[in-house]
Amino acid sequence: MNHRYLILLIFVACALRVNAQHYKYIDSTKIYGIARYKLQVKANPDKQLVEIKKYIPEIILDLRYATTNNFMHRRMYTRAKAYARLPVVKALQQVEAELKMQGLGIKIYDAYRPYSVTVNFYEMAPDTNFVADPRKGSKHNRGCAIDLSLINIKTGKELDMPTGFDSFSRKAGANYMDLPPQQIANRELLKTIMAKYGFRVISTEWWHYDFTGWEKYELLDIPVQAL
Ligand SMILES: C[C@@H](N)C(=O)N[C@H](C)C(=O)O
Ligand SMILES: [Zn+2]
Repeated sequence: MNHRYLILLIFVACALRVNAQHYKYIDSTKIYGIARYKLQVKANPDKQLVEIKKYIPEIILDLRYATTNNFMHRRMYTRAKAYARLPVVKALQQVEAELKMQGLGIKIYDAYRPYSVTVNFYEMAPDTNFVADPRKGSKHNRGCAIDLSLINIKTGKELDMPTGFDSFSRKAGANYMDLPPQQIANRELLKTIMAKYGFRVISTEWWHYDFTGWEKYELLDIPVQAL
C-alpha cells in the first residue's frame, strides 16, 4: 500500500473516531444517531419515527419533558412533539378509534425519548423501578413506548387514575389494588384496550406501555428537533 494512501486512511479513521459519540453506560455502537437511523429507514420504512399528532389529530399532548413540570424540574426537549415508530402509531390509531366510540380519548405524556435523556433521568433518579437502566436503554429510546392516560372527549379532562404521571410511588403500580374502585376501573380499561392492540403495561407505572416487538428496533439518540 502506498504511503500517501495509508496516511489518508489513518486520517479518515481518526476523523470518524473523533465524530463518534461515546456513551458511559453502554457500547456506543448500540446507540444509533441520525445517519445510521436514516439508512435503516431507507431499508425498512417501518423503522420511521412519525409524528403522532399527524396520524391521530384528536390526540391530546401534555408532553411534560418539553416543560419544567416533570421530576427533573427542567425542559428536557426543546420541541413539544411526540414521535414513535410507524407500527406503534398505527396501533395507537386503533386504540384511539375504539376509545372514541366510548366517548374517550388519549392524552400522551411522552413517547420517543432520546437515549441521552434516559441517561440524564438515571443520573438524577437512579431507581430502575421508575427510570430505565442506561446499560439496557429504555423502550422509549427505541420509539416503542408510550406514556399515556385516558380523557373524556366532552370535558377534555383526564379520567380519575391512581396517581399523577411520574408519581414514583407504590400506588403507581399497574396492579396496585388499595385504591377507590373507579380508579381501578379506569386503569383496567386502559390496560385492556392497550393489550388488545399490542401494548403491555409495565408493573411499576400504570401510564407506561411497551409495544410488542420492541426488540426489533434499535436504541436511538436523535434529538426531537432533528426529526
Ligand atoms: C421516567 C418514566 N416516565 C419512564 O418512562 N420510565 C420507564 C421505566 C423508562 O424510563 O423506560
Ligand atoms: Zn414511560
